[in-house]
Amino acid sequence: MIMTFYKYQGTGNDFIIVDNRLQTIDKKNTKGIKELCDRRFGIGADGFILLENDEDSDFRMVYYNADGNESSMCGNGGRCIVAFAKFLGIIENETQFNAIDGLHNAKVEADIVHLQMQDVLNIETHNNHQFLNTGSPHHVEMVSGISNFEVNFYGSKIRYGEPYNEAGSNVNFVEQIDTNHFAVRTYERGVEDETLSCGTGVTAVAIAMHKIGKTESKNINLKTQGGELKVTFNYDANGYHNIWLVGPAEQVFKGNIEW
Ligand SMILES: N[C@@H](CCC[C@H](N)C(=O)O)C(=O)O
Repeated sequence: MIMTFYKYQGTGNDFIIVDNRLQTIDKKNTKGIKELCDRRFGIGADGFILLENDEDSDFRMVYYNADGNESSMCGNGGRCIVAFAKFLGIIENETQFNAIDGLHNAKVEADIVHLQMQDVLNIETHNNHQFLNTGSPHHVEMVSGISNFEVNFYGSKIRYGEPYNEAGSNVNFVEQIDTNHFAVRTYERGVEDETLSCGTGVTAVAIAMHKIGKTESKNINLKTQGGELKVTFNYDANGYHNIWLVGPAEQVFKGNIEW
């Protein structure tokens, strides 16, 4: 079968996106999805995303990591699929769509996509790290000298170590730049590598930094290897609500591939 695909990127986190409203894609083809994401033998991407019809909202997002397995929520992928839905004419500038972690509101302003994330009510604070779920699980750890930090070495050790083990966690290393500005580098589970940016990761970092008192701001800028993102939220005794991840999403190219 010839499959038409679109390549998108959001702050350098890149995805192959396919319109699967006609249900033509074999969703159990783990090996095939992994091959498509391979940067030498395939198209190359951090993840593979299907846009499907949904009974309760404008569309459904189905997300696979580069290893070919379906995974939990992808924030940058969520921003990219909103731009794709607008490109296809499914939505105008505002939408509500379904993903594995539930309904998400989003809006588009030029090339900037605002994506509402699920509320975060539980944050584990440990001596040198925090753990929280922003749609995907995230370990957050502050480091010094982040630009020279060995993200893959330490990230993979933490991701496969106790208490995460095989199921794993994404691992974010953070350094404060200013009162409300943090540099972040992320080792992503399922890609098993550092990616240039992680949307659920920077969301976790913003909330964790507020929770441990590194910032009082509820409007936080995150510098990733692939560009700048913003996270805003409200906070009360129960936790973090009305969380928005904001940043660019761009279509890079379109192609056809035998699959
Ligand atoms: N790149 C994503 C996160 C994708 C999911 C993650 N790799 C996992 O399996 O937990 C993002 O932008 O949030």
